[in-house]
Order: sequence, then C-alpha cells, then structure tokens
Amino acid sequence: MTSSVKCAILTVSDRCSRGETEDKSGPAIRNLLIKSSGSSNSSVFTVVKEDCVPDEANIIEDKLREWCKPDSIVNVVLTTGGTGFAPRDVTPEATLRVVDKTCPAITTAMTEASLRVTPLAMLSRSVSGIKNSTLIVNLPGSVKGATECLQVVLPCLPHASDLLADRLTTVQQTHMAMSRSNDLPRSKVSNFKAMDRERVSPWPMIAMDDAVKIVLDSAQTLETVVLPLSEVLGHVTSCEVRSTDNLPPFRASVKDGYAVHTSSGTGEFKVVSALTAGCAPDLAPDIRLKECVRVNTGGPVPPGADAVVQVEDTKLISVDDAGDELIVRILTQAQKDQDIRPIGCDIAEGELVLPAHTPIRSAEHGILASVGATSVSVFRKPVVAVLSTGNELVPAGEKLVPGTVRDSNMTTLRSLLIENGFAAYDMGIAEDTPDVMLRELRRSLTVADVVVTTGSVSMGEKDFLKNIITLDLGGDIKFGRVNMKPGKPTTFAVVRYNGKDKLVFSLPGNPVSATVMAHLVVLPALKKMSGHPKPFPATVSAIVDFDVKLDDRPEYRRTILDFSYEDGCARAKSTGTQMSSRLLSWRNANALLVLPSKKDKPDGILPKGTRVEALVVEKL
Ligand SMILES: Nc1nc2c(c(=O)[nH]1)N[C@H]1C(S)=C(S)[C@@H](COP(=O)(O)OP(=O)(O)OC[C@H]3O[C@@H](n4cnc5c(N)ncnc54)[C@H](O)[C@@H]3O)O[C@H]1N2
Ligand code: MOO
Ligand SMILES: [Mg+2]
Repeated sequence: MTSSVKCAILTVSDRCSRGETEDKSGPAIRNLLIKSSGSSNSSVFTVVKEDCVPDEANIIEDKLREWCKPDSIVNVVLTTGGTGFAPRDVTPEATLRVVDKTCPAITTAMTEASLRVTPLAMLSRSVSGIKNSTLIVNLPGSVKGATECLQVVLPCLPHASDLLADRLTTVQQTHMAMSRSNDLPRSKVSNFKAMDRERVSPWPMIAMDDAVKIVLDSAQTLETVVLPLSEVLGHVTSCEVRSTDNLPPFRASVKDGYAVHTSSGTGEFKVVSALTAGCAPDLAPDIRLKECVRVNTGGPVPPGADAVVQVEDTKLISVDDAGDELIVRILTQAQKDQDIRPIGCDIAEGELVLPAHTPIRSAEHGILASVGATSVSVFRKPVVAVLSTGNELVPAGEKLVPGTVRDSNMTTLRSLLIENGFAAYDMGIAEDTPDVMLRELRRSLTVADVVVTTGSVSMGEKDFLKNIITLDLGGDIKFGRVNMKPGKPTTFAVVRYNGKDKLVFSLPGNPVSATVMAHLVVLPALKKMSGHPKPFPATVSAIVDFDVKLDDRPEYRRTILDFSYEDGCARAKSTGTQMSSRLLSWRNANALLVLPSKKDKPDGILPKGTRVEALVVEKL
C-alpha cells in the first residue's frame, strides 16, 4: 500500500525573504520529507512547491490560497515561522483566514511532544486546518522545532492525504491493516499449534542462587537525576551530601533554665535578660558575676555564659511590678559547659551526612532537610509495566462467567511494586494469542524500563511467551526455568528495544509463584537499578513451629515470623497449604523460609524446632 504525499513548504520570515538570512528551516523540512520516503507505510513524500514570504498576513494568505485551490496537486502545505509571540508573527492568523476546517488534534500532538522538550513550546500559536483537499500545518520557525514537530505529524500525513483526496482504496487498506494488528507485524509464532510445542522443556533448570546472580548482573544501575528535596524520599543518593552549615549553628541550651558563668557559684542571681528560641544569641548582654539569662531548650546561650542550670535547680526569689523574674536562687554549682550543645556538635559544617548509595528513608530525608539541601542527586528509579496474560482472566471487580477467574496478579504485583516505591503501569490483560501478546509486550516495552508479565511460560499449548521474546523481539533469555518452588518456569530476558536494554520478567501465572518470584528476583533487580547497596532481602534465623514436609525442589515457603517468645528467637508459623494457586498462603506472611529439597533429607521432614533461614520480605 503506497501513498504519495505531495508537499509544499512555505517559509515565513521577513529576514529570509529579504535575503538577509539564509533559510535553513525550509530545506531541513524538505530533507526530512525525502529521508522519510518509504519508511512510513512505504509512503512517498515529494516536495512540489517551495517559497519564502515575509511576515505579512495578506501575502501569506494569498500564497496559501494559491497552493490550496480545489484542483491543487498539493496534499500538505507545511509552513515554517511566524507562529510565536513577536509582534510580526501572523502565520496562524493568515492560516485561519484560509482554512475551511481546523485540525486541533494535529496541533495538540505537536504541542504535547514539544512540551516534553521545552516549556517554551507553550509560546507556539501554531494552527492546522484543511482548505479544499489540502492540509495546512504550521510548524515553528527554528530548524529544531520545525523538524521535531514534523516528525510527530509525519506518520499521519499519508493517511490524511488519502482521506482528503478521497483515495478510497488506500484508505480502506490502511483501515484493514490497522484493525488486523494495530499496524504491527504478526508474531512469528502465530501459527504454532499444540503439536508444535516441545515435549520436554529445552530450558535448563538453573539453581535459584544462579538465577538471582544473573538477574543482578543484568540489572544495571540507572542514570542519576537531580530532584527537589520534596521528591527524593525512596530514592538512593548518587553523590555524597555534606553539610553547608553547623548544627546547631549557635551554642544551644539543652535545658529550660538559666545561663550562668560557673565562677558565680551558687546563691542569688539577677535575671538580666531572657533568650527564647529564635532569638539571636547576642541579643542578651554579657553576663557579669551573679547575673544570669533565662534560656530555653534549643535556644541560644548568651556569649558570656559557660553553663546552663536547669529550672528545677533554682528558686524564684522576686519579681518586678510587671511580674517578670528579677532574682532567682541557683541551688547547685554548675560545671563548665553543662547543658550546652556547642556549635556544630550534631552536624559540623562540611561533615559527610549521607554517603553515595544511601537509601533515603524518613530519617535521611530529615537529615537532608536539616542541612538545607534543596535538591539532591539520586539514581533514577526504573518504571515498570505489568502485563497479565490469559484468556481465562477477567479484571478484578468483574463477575465471573464459566471458565473465567479474576486477574489477581495485576493487583498483587502492582501493589507490591508501588509499596516499594516503584511506578507500575497496569498494561491490562493480553489474550493468549501471539499477535496480541506481541503487541502488548511492545506497548509495555515502549513505556517502561522493566516489564513484568505473568502466565504463559510453562508447557501449555498457549504458553507462547518464551518464543515471542526470542523469535519476535530478539530477546536474550538468560534463564527459562529455575529449580525452586513455587516459580519453576520463571523466565528472565534482556530485550533491546528502541535502542535500550529492557529487562523482561515473565513470571508464572500461578498467583503464589508470581508473587514469590517478584520478591526474589524482580524487586532486587529494581532496587539494584535504583542504586540500592543491598537489593536482596535480609535473612534471619528462625525456629520452625511445625513439622515441615519438604518438596522435591528447594522451596520458598510463606511463613509468619513471630518474635514474641521469651527466648527472643523467631518462631516460623505455618500459613497452611502451600499450593502455588493458593494466595491465602501469603496472608499475614512476612518471610519466606528457605527449605532444602527433600533429596537432601531422606525422610523428607524438617521436624518442629529445627532452625531454618528465612528471607524477610515484609515489615516485621
Ligand atoms: N506439563 C507441565 N505443566 C506445568 C509445568 C510443567 O513443568 N510441566 N509447570 C507448572 C508450574 S510449576 C507452574 S508455576 C505453572 C505455570 O504456568 P504458566 O506460567 O504457563 O501460567 P498459565 O498456564 O497461564 O496459568 C497458570 C495458572 O495461573 C492462573 N493465572 C494466570 N494468570 C493469572 C492472573 N493474572 N491472576 C490470577 N491467576 C492467574 C491461571 O488461571 C492458571 O490457573 O505451570 C504448571 N504446569
Ligand atoms: O513453580 Mo510452580 O510455581 O511450583 O507451581
Ligand atoms: Mg501454562
């Protein structure tokens, strides 16, 4: 299906039309059109007219009318220049005088794309519209702006031209192609039948430790970004942060009481002033023998004082007519520096407060606030796309019809990711058809750094994902089976997409398997990419509180760790039947017991009271 798009380019510029400046935008538009010929649905762009006019509305209007006559061969007029706020910018006004219909969506698409590049795009007043059978699109005047905007609208120009020229056959062909597969090539496995599948999995079953190592080796720490203080919670610092001030920045009192000089001893003291929090320290006069200044916790201590006596160690002797303290008795002999925090005793100026690779939790966020950080250099966090697969799935909240189950993986996995501070797109449910799966995978790869799918990775006739990843996406599957339970067919791949390496975790469909694997491989990868120094869950030792029946595979069994025993040792409680489909085995669980294969234990039982390692995956 070939569309021929005949274009006219109108440069609008006073200086170019007078020959004072070389017109670079018109030729840049021409080059881009020619370069794009054949790449977009095999469309051919030809430039049939070019001109340059001054910023005069009447002249622009006349030229547009000439090129957009009813019998014009021009399909698209691209203007460049005269769309801004300068007094002589009138291209949009001239265009609006000419067009019969406006095309605001074209302008919106360009504006949206330009805003991603610069907020100055707000200052473009471009319009687009149709005159007879010709589309007019105003592009900005700069080479960069004009070509960036043209790139946005270019894919639509062939179809727009066909529609305007009433070229029915090509229009129909485009519509058919779009309805077939949203314009995407078909999957190479779309014709696979049940008999085509392997009888024995070709994927070696690797050990869980190796799987974790492979994932962490592939998960590269992302680039750094500088974020305002208000947005850094949950990120990891990429550079060290040092304090620019002392904290406290002045000698501060630790107690509510009286600042004195220790040489004054005890007895009656004249209260010469009061320094409350927020007062400058030198607001009080220098204290002399048997004088004191009333001070508050955290407030400044006056320059002449070398100790603070807490109010409890004093007695009020007299007040003046206004009720203000005049004389107090100091009951105890103060020691030098008593209850004074010296300048910089909490944080010294220049002190390292956060090294690089520090996760910013509430405390670290507060430290940053206390040292006056306004923006912080952190690692970017990966964006995740979650995709469920399965013809049997209906979205959460929907009624079941025979043969269906609700999609719980989407909710569990997205919640887990969000709980851990990662943005996770809901990419919906892909039906078990290779073309649809491929299309949805591509959509996911387009928007995210990491794609997490569930289902379709085992031995079933609809388990297409591994083949789609390798054959259609050219992905490098690092492993396709892991010797563990639950989550054996977990598949991990690196897929080069749009020039970037994206991680794809294809987790098993079984809800428990998907969630266990999300904890064991997905979250550690995301944490590593975000710069976390320890991305894998911590382990504790626990005593099993029940007889554990071992499986053929090493198992990661959901458990509730209970620390309420007097001996201080954690007890691992059972969460009931551990079938991979039973999500209730996760209820209240906070850890995964790391259990050996029964091959390593002849009777297949770990008796109650045995010490076992547990991975802490939730707050204890
Ligand atoms: N012949 C063999 N069969 C199976 C093997 C095997 O080695 N040989 N492995 C089993 C293991 S272990 C697992 S785990 C599962 C994994 O299956 P798939 O990843 O291919 O997943 P599906 O077949 O699509 O679905 C399995 C199960 O999960 C339910 N499911 C799927 N998605 C969701 C969702 N989003 N929310 C809730 N439930 C979901 C689905 O309905 C199925 O019940 O394969 C074994 N088979
Ligand atoms: O590995 Mo599967 O998750 O055991 O059921
Ligand atoms: Mg399956």
